[in-house]
Amino acid sequence: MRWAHVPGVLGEIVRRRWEEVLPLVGSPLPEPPTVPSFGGALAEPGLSLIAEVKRKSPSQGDIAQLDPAQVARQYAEGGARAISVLTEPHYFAGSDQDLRKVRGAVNLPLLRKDFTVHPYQLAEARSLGASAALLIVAVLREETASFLEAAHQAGIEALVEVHDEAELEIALEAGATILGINNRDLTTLEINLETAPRLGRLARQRGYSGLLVAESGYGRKEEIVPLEGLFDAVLVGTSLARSGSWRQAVEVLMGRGIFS
Ligand SMILES: O=C(O)c1ccccc1NCC(=O)[C@H](O)[C@H](O)COP(=O)(O)O
Repeated sequence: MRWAHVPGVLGEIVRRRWEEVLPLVGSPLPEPPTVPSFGGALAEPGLSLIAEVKRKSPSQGDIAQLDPAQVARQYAEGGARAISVLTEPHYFAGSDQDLRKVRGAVNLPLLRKDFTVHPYQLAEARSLGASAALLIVAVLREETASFLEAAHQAGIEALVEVHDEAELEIALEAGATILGINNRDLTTLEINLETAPRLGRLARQRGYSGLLVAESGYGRKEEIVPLEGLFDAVLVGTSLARSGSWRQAVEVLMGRGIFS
């Protein structure tokens, strides 16, 4: 069975995604709109925030009932430099329509946060108005390089996500230029905020000179501040999405608000 090697809830998600994507492969897609550069936004001076539109997750259950366009607009007003939109329907209650709505609401680069298991999804993401798509090394393993090439062919940037040393080696070997380090183990769902700094330093020691993104588990400014200097960006979902006052939550988290 395809993706049988992927354990835990992550395995359940990607095998279900595979079954859903296969019948769509080859369907014609609308002409992609012009979109801003994801990497360009993350490379701006200081630590960039990628703020995530997230309704639900396997680790948290229900997070927030939200209007993706309204939330994205407030994230942008608060100073987020990119927006991540979860489009997986069953475990995250997301949809492609969410991405379309967010595309219509803000001019920031969008990350389609989905579980990429077929190159068709990369063309689909680009067609929906995403600037970047997610490639998870725990899923793609040695196929990461060919998916990176497929992303290039589809004209979309790729956030290549790792969680341990072995995955980091695969990502570096594959030629990732936007490297995400997830504090969340997607098999056990446990979070350890020391993972991103540890692997971030290791990536730099190994000569990696691309963009570095710290992902998952951040909820307080004190947790974000130590990332500056090593990371280019931080990706935050749950704590922002559940705040209910999204612009202010971004300002406070990034230390730019009147309450920070
Ligand atoms: O969030 C989960 O529980 C989860 C479970 C299994 C696979 C992926 C999952 N999340 C995707 C993400 O990477 C996060 O949405 C993202 O990094 C933001 O994390 P957080 O700020 O902790 O919501």
